[in-house]
Amino acid sequence: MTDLSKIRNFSIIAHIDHGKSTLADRLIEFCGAIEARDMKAQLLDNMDIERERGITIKAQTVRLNYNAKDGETYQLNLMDTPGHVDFAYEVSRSLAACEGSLLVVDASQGVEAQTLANVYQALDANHEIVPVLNKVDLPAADVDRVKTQIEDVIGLDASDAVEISAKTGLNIEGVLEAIVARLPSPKGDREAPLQALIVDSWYDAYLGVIILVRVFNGELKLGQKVRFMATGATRELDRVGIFTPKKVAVDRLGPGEMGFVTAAIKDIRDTKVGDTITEERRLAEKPLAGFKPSIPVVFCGLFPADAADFEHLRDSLGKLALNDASFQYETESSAALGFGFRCGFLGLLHLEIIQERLEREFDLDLITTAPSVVYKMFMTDGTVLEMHNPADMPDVVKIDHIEEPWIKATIMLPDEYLGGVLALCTERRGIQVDLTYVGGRAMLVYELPLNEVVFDFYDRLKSISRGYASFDYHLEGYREGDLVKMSILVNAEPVDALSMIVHRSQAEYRGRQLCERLKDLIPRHLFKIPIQAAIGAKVIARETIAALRKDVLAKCYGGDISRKRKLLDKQKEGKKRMRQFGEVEIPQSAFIAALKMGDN
Ligand SMILES: Nc1nc2c(ncn2[C@@H]2O[C@H](COP(=O)(O)OP(=O)(O)OP(=O)(O)O)[C@@H](O)[C@H]2O)c(=O)[nH]1
Repeated sequence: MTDLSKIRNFSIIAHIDHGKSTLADRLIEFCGAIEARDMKAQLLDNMDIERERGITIKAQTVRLNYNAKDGETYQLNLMDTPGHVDFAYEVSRSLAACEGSLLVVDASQGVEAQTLANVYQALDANHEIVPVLNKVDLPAADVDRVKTQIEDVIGLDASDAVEISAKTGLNIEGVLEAIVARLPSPKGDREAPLQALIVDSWYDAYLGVIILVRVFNGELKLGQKVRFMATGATRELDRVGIFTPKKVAVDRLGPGEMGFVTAAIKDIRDTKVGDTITEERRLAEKPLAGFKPSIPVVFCGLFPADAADFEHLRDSLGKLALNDASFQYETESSAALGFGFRCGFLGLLHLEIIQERLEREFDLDLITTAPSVVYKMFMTDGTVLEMHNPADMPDVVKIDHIEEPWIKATIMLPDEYLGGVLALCTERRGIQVDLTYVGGRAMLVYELPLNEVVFDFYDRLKSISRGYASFDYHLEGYREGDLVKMSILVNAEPVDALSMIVHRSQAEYRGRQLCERLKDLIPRHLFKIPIQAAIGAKVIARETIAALRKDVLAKCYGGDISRKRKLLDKQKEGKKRMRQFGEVEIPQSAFIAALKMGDN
């Protein structure tokens, strides 16, 4: 049994690419948890896509044993956290399981938007924070400037920041000593009734649902009958273990410790993340303060390109949902695309990752409809509806007003790009809250409607700032907006997959852009095809795809003009008929391409 004073639970927080995973690998290696030859680069990121994209999605934990310079052996529990803004929620739950954080800052880049966002979350969780300056091996590293930045921007004392290179392994021991000396040990009572926090859970084909836990009071033991306080379900624990990072069985987990349990659970929905596990025989009085459930904020339709793949898509979504409780889906049908699913995501990156996994791991060809946020419809009869799909827009005369979600965004960038970024934020209906300069960079705070961000905001921001701007946001709440449904009509038929909710001031611009794109994306037919964007019955933008001309004039080469006219008139009649009966074929790729708005 490890004495509480010899335990340290910590997370590593950082902006993307500042070296969090590399440092985690080094710590694991230094503590000898795994042999160097077993070491795959970036052990903690265990999904292929994560490794390829170099981003961390699922929170993971590792127990390390560290023989400190004071002669004692410490149990260090490292909780990995995802770095991307879409997964801020997963960061907060990882933080709730620890007492301290290592704040990794790239010494050549300095403080970025997500450094700030994560550090504020850690401070909210009452963490003790040790600043770590990474990449000091780089010629561009400027340790003093970044220390000043940490002090000025974040308000943390950086005088004893640990200077390291995770890549070369320089001063990794310095990090471990700082963890032991500067982070607090957990508190807890072994004799008290069991309270263990469910930090995460995922489905494993062999073991069923694996639950990642942090014990606060009491003990988790093999064979123990436990109760999940939120759902009231009871189970017997059939496995208790830790990650080293390999799974290793232990017979119990005491206060302050982290590890995993299994209990023959098939559905991860039965194990609510943030719930408290207690002992059936001796119930805890109350659950631990959990965390708010993650709510999907971006919705879109996913349709199989080949209708015959519908069942396969359903199975695949079911499998993905087993490991990702924040991902939601339900069936949907569209006149243009047939049967598919309406899916909810934490953000755009989450959407992209799911889409990519479906295509890659499940070999599916998909059509994605325009991403949409959740609108609140206040109806004239006093009811409030939540709308996830523009196709469900109620009759406008029954709507009193509509509210849309707003975010507060922090953008950090070198000031030469400020003009362009300010223009982008204004164009997206942004309201400037703050503009300050810190250590040679501008820090912009804006309120923005999420609707304007889900399309291509990141892409635009990146291209305007040549990749130097960093961005982070959180939801602020709902505000009333002058929002309308814009429909797209191709040959007078509404294409529901392309309809979207837009702000009235943006409708014409978006409509025109979409029509122009579709004009290039839909192949010519034998008849003329009008493409229109409309709000209700009012057309706000229009393009026409010219008809393919049969080469009728070739016949009268050199002939007189009246004969030509006659032939052309005849052809026009033929076209009319075709327009009446004909069907326009829209290539699948057009849907996706048309929706990639903005970057012309
Ligand atoms: N030169 C140098 N490069 C480093 C150092 N540490 C990490 N890197 C490199 O920086 C890049 C990003 O490192 P990661 O460890 O993947 O960063 P991360 O913060 O885990 O990124 P996410 O998982 O996406 O949040 C990789 O190419 C690393 O090889 C360092 O000390 N020096």
